[in-house]
Amino acid sequence: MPRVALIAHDDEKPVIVSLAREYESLLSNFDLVATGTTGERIADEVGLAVERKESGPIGGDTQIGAEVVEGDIDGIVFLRDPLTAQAHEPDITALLRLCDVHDVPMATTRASAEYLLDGLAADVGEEA
Ligand SMILES: O=C(CO)COP(=O)(O)O
Repeated sequence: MPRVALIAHDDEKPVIVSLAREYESLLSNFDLVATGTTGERIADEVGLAVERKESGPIGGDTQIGAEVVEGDIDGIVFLRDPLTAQAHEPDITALLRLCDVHDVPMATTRASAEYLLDGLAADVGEEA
């Protein structure tokens, strides 16, 4: 079962909730992990089971980065707010970098997230 991380900055949380709702049946077959508040929103508003790390600003991105290093993450949807500076920008940059280093697919827009999730689901289908 693919392990997928879901992360969104505050302005993008409605987008990731709407994406999770649209992709609910597909995502219910994935092992989901999320930063704290994103995971809470998805669990509460969509009803999906999500493992929750700390909130991004206090280390959640870094916890997910550690899983990338361990080879545990198959894909990440990370909807960043492109218009607001984040206090934990170094953590965000580190997560992007680790995905580059370990060739983990990361989608940073809703449109690319749809391709990523469809692609992971197709991989599962081929393995079956
Ligand atoms: O800040 C984040 C990612 O950089 C997201 O954290 P939350 O999901 O806890 O809001």
